[in-house]
Amino acid sequence: MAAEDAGRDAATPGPAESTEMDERLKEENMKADLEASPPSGPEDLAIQCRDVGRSYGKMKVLNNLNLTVPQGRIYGLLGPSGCGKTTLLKCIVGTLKISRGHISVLGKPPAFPGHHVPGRMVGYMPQELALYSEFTISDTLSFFGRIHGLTSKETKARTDFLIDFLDLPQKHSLVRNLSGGQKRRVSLGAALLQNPELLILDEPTVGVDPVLRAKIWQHLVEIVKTGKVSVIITTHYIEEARQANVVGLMRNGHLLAEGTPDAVMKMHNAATLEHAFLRLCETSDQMGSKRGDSPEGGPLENSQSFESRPEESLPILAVGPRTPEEPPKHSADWKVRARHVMPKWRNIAALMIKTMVRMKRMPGSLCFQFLLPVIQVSLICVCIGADPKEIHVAVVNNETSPSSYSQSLLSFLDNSSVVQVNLNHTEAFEGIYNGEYWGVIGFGENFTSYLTKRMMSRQVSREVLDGGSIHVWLDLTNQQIALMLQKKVYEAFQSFVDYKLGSMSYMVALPIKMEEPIYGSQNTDFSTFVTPGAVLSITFFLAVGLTALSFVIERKEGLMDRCWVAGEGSKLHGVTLQ
Ligand SMILES: Nc1ncnc2c1ncn2[C@@H]1O[C@H](COP(=O)(O)OP(=O)(O)OP(=O)(O)O)[C@@H](O)[C@H]1O
Repeated sequence: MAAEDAGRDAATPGPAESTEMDERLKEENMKADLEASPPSGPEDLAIQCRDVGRSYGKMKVLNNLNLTVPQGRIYGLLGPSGCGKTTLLKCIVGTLKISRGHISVLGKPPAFPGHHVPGRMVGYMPQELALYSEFTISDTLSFFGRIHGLTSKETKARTDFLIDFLDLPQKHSLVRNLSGGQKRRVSLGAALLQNPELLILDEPTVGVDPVLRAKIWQHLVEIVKTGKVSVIITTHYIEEARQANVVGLMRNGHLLAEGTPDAVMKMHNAATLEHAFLRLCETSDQMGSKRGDSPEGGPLENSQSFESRPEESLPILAVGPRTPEEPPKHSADWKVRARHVMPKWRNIAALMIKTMVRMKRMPGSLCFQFLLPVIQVSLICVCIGADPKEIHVAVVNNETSPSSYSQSLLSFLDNSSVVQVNLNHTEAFEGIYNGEYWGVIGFGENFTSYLTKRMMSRQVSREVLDGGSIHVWLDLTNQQIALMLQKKVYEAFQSFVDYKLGSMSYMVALPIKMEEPIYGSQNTDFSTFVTPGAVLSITFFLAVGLTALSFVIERKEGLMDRCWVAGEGSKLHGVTLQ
């Protein structure tokens, strides 16, 4: 306790002691650098982040962040909720682009053409479960195995090992039926599957019992022993990070300290990492308040203060002031770049198999996908596909005699589809302008005599021609109805002249004969015309809709990020199937 107090006192100097404190920090940096025995050159580094910045809109989440993960070590990234750990990991695997700075992962920037990060060199376990719930454990591992290009023999061997190691239930158990902890272990298994060179684990031990947690850490310690595998792990259980080789303490989007757990604790005279972290936060707050910053402000406020003095974003402990390094230049020829953007067949196959397996496991959804178009087409046929009926048409008949030709002609109009409304000229046009009627059929007062003259005389005046004609004004905004009305008026006239003139009807009929159609029929109904278009539109929009829905769900559940990382970014991204 006394030691702790002494440490706290040492970490919280008064305003007059600021230069003294800076001096002390410098000294301690040097000491911790020695204890952390940092790697000798960039080739010994698994991850190197320099002055990294990342914002979500106006909110700055990462500020001039510097982090170094040595090759063949476990790096425990610690920090309070919302300090930007997940954002940093996403930048490292290449699912998020940084707005400033430079990141190098296994020698090259993430998503660099030809670099397998994202890809099989990296095993990524996101914070979300990111698992297909309709898959079994075996399906899940086979899916990621296919994407990583493992043979089925290799996948089987790894599946058996991981089921045993992670204490998972039978491999044919459905993911949706597993407990929360079991699901997290399957997710961890998917990250470990291909024996990656770099493991990025975002809170893998959440919801896992202490025995298995210890086993997971033991496994991580084992795999880094070869010196070929590096691990970066975030956790809320600060004390478990003592097993890490290096810890980084993060706060408000930048690293407060980086070094071995022992060095961090020793520097702050703390018995636990948690205490050390607490003191580091206090020190950082005091340094911040001396500069007039609000220590507990949101990420934006703090980030702005750090941004203004890049040297202050350097970790307090291990990494001392460094001269700015030029990021190494990497280049790739056009063939590598072209291969980088081209989708891989194995990824396409993996996605197709995934879609088929999911469909098989979701018979309800499958039925829905097939039945929905049928239901929609049926509804279209029933609701809008039938022939138009009860089309209201205004009739302006200036002939009054019941034996007039106009009355006779109107009696031939198909009353099942056309409803005749007798009106005067003004009412009829008002009605059609108001959208009450689809058309107006007008007859002059001398229609009967003028039509007779037209039929009998060789030559007639313009007035006779006009008065002996049926005048039709149509609302052509609905072409289907307008065409139907035209057809009905022609048919009515033809029936009328057949009735009046019998074999002499050819005298007034149009000299055009519509022969038997080659395809279709004379009286094609509207549903026959509408159905093919409806089927095509529904199929297209259903496919687009379901694919979009699948994208949204996969993105929300973190599956898209995980598949993106596993499938080498754009290669898989470009061909994500629904
Ligand atoms: N897609 C996003 N859009 C906007 N803001 C985001 C987004 N993702 C994260 N943030 C914000 O960025 C900040 C850092 O989030 P991040 O998930 O990186 O924190 P974290 O340290 O991983 O937290 P935890 O330990 O709780 O997972 C938070 O304030 C969060 O609200």
